[in-house]
Amino acid sequence: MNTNAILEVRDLTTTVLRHGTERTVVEGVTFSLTRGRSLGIVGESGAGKSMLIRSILGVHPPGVTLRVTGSVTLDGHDMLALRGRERRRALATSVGMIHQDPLRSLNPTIRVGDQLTETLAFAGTATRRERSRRGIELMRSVGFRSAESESRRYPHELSGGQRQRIGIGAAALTEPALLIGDEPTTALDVTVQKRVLDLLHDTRLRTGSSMLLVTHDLGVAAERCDEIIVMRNGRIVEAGHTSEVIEAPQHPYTRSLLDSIPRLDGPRLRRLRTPQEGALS
Ligand SMILES: Nc1ncnc2c1ncn2[C@@H]1O[C@H](COP(=O)(O)OP(=O)(O)OP(=O)(O)O)[C@@H](O)[C@H]1O
Repeated sequence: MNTNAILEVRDLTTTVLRHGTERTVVEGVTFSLTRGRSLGIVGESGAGKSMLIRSILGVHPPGVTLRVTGSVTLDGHDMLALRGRERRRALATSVGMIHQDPLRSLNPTIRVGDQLTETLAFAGTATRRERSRRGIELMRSVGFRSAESESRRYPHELSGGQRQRIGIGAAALTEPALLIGDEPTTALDVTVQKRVLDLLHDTRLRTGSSMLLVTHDLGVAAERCDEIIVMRNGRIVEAGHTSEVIEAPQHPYTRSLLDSIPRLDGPRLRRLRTPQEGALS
């Protein structure tokens, strides 16, 4: 047992129950994430990454019942035992979630600055005036130079990259112990992707949060995470420190993912840089 774990998942198995049928989508998944560290969950579409995150958080897809067994300890909470309000409270204090497209989690009819301050109101951490000041300050901290005027825009008036900046700012607002990025840059151009990942890294340094980064892109996980697990068909096929997984992949599936990382400089580099080597700077 990892006594300094922010997240400990043991033998997690998730079965989708639907129209009288059962289908196992996550099987026997075990891993732990040490406080302050980052873990990439990598795998192709359908590997079970989203179902794993849903199972950890206890957030089931609409119209679908999930049977989740095993154990999940998140920031000291026994997540599979928590229900309703208790679970929502645990999530609100311990987890900041960044979705692929924050438009889905932003209210289209509310100005972005107000949405950020709403989150603060929900967390009950500040007066209205203080919230407004912090909202603008926060927009500045995630790269909005004209934060005062930009805070009055609606979500659809922002670019994908700007919206993701708001998404990161909102997720980090209460300085949660764990930030979870579910394909946070998949919808973005490569240059914007880099800036958003840099911001995520800086935010993590500022808040001291640990990070789970879900991505189909092994290259992104290799550059941004301390550790990696590779999933296929609901199971973990490879897990380890980033340098081990990249330099000496044990599973043929990991090798095929490595080989498919596009390179501008011809043949695949012998190895990718790891965070410890300054790839994040
Ligand atoms: N709402 C749902 N109802 C029933 N089965 C689902 C549902 N969502 C996903 N599944 C199934 O669960 C399995 C794992 O899917 P999951 O969405 O977790 O994969 P993923 O790795 O997150 O893929 P992607 O990157 O495409 O999101 C797949 O076989 C998928 O068909």
